[in-house]
Amino acid sequence: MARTSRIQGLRDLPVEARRKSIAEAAGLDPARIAAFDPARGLDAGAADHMIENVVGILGVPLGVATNFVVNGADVLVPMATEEASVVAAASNAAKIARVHGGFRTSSTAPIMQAQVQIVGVSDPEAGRVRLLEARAELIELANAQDEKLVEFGGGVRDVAVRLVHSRAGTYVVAHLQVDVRDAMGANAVNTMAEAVAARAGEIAGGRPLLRILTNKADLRLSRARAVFDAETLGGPAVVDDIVHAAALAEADPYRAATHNKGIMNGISAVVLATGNDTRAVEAGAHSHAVAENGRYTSLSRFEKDADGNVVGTLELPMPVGLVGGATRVHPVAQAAVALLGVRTAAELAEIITAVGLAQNFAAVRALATEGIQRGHMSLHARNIATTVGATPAEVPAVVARLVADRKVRADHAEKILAELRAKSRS
Ligand SMILES: CC(C)(COP(=O)([O-])OP(=O)([O-])OC[C@H]1O[C@@H](n2cnc3c(N)ncnc32)[C@H](O)[C@@H]1OP(=O)([O-])[O-])[C@@H](O)C(=O)NCCC(=O)NCCSC(=O)C[C@@](C)(O)CC(=O)[O-]
Ligand SMILES: NC(=O)C1=CN([C@@H]2O[C@H](COP(=O)(O)OP(=O)(O)OC[C@H]3O[C@@H](n4cnc5c(N)ncnc54)[C@H](OP(=O)(O)O)[C@@H]3O)[C@@H](O)[C@H]2O)C=CC1
Repeated sequence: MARTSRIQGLRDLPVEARRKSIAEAAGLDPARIAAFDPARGLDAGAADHMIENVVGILGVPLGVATNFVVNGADVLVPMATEEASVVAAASNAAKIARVHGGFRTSSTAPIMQAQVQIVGVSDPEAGRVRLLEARAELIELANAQDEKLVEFGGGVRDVAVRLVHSRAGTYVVAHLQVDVRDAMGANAVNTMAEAVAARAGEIAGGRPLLRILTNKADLRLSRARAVFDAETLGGPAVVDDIVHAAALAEADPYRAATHNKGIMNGISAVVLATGNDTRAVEAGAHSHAVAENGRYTSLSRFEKDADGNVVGTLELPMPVGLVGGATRVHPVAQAAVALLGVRTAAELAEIITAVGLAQNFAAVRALATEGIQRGHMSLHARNIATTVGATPAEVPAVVARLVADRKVRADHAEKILAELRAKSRS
C-alpha cells in the first residue's frame, strides 16, 4: 500500500525522477525498487535459469498507474505493457472512482483444481461413486506430496468427480480441489494429480491418462466493485450510454471479445509485472466468460445505481502467486510486489481485479462518449513519431502537430518531421 497514489504531474517527470517520486509516495526505500532501472533488472545469468536456450532479454515498458484506492488504502500499481494509453486509462478511471471511495474487493479461498482423466471405465456412474467413497484415501495420498503446503494451512479441501461424455466415450474425471495458499499452484497440484492417478484408476476401474490442473480456476475467484460518479462523467445521458455499451457486450460475443480484451489490458499488465503466468490468467478469464446459455459474454457488468451513478462489477478467476513461478526469481517482479505492498496472493489477486475493472471502465466510458481515438491516439502519437525517426527532442513537437491536425499517421508524421527539420536549418 502507499502513503498516497495521487501523484499529479508524474507524467511530466523524467523516468529516473518518476522512480524517486513513486518510492517516496509508496513510503519505500528507493533500493526496494532499484531493479526498475533497466541497468539493474533481469540479467542474462538469471534469465538463463528461468527458461531454456536464453540468448537475450526482451524489455517491456513498466509504468505505474496512480490514483488507485482499494479497500480504503492507496495503491500504486506497476503495469508492464507495450500498449499506449493503458496506464493513463487505468489511472484516469481510478481517479474517477476515488470520488466514491475507490474499489472494494473480495475473493474466495485460493482453490486450484487438478484433473485426473480415467479412460475405459465400463460402469462410469459406479466408478464415480467408488472414487467419492475413497475421498479420504485420495486426499491423504495427495497431501503427502507437499507436507510444507499443508503446514502453511494449504492442501486438498475436497475431491469432485465428473462424467464427461465425448465422441470417444465417457471419461470419469476426478478433480482434486487444493488450497494452494500464496502460490499460483500449478506445479503443486500437478504433482498431487500425478501421485494419485494410478490409485484413482484402480478404484474407478479404468486407465488413468491426463493428470494436470485446469486453468478454468472457477473456485479461485476475485471480485472488484466501484461507483463512478455521474456528475464527473458528464451527467445521466453518459451514464445511460455506458450502460448501453455494457449491455451490448453482455449480449454480443463480438463486442464481448473486445470488452474483455480491454479488461485484460489492465489485468495482464499487472500479472506480467509481478512475474505471474499471463496465459494461465487469460485462459481462466475467457473460460469464465460464459453466459447461462453457453454463449461467450462480457466478464464485467455496469449498471445505474439508485443514485444515478454507474456501478461496475467484475468477478473472475485470478490464479496468481507471491511464491513460486518467476515471482521470487525475477528482480523486477520482486520490486513490483514491493511497490504494491501486498502480503498475500489474495491481496495481489484483488488489486489486479480492481485494475481490470478500472481499465474496462475507462475504455467503455471513452467509447460511449468521444470515442477511443482522441485519448488513445494522442498517446500513441509518441510511438508514431519515434517510428518515423524523430529524436527524443523532436517527439513533443511532432506529437503536438499530429494531435492538432487530428491525423495520427506515420506518413503525416514524416511530413511534419521534414518541415520541422527544414525550419530548424533555415
Ligand atoms: C487517455 C485518457 C486517460 C486521456 O483522458 P483525458 O481526460 O484527456 O486526460 P486528463 O489530462 O484529463 O487526465 C485525466 C487523468 O488521466 C490520467 N492521464 C491522462 N493522461 C495521462 C498520461 N499521459 N500519462 C499518465 N496518466 C495520464 C491521469 O491520472 C489524469 O489525472 P491526474 O492523475 O493527472 O490528475 C482518456 O481518454 C482515456 O481514459 N481513454 C481511454 C483509453 C483506453 O482505454 N486505452 C486503453 C487501450 S485501448 C483498449 O482498451 C481496447 C478497447 C478500447 O478496444 C477496449 C474496448 O473496446 O472496450
Ligand atoms: N497450465 C498452467 O497454468 C501451468 C502453469 N505452470 C507454471 O507453474 C508455476 C506456478 O506453479 P506453483 O506451484 O505456484 O510454483 P512453485 O512450485 O514454484 O511454487 C509453489 C511452491 O511454493 C512453496 N511455498 C512456499 N511458501 C508458500 C506459501 N506461502 N504458499 C504456498 N506455497 C508456498 C511450496 O513448495 P514447498 O511446499 O515444496 O515449499 C509450493 O508448492 C508458474 O510458473 C506457471 O507458469 C506449470 C504447468 C502448467
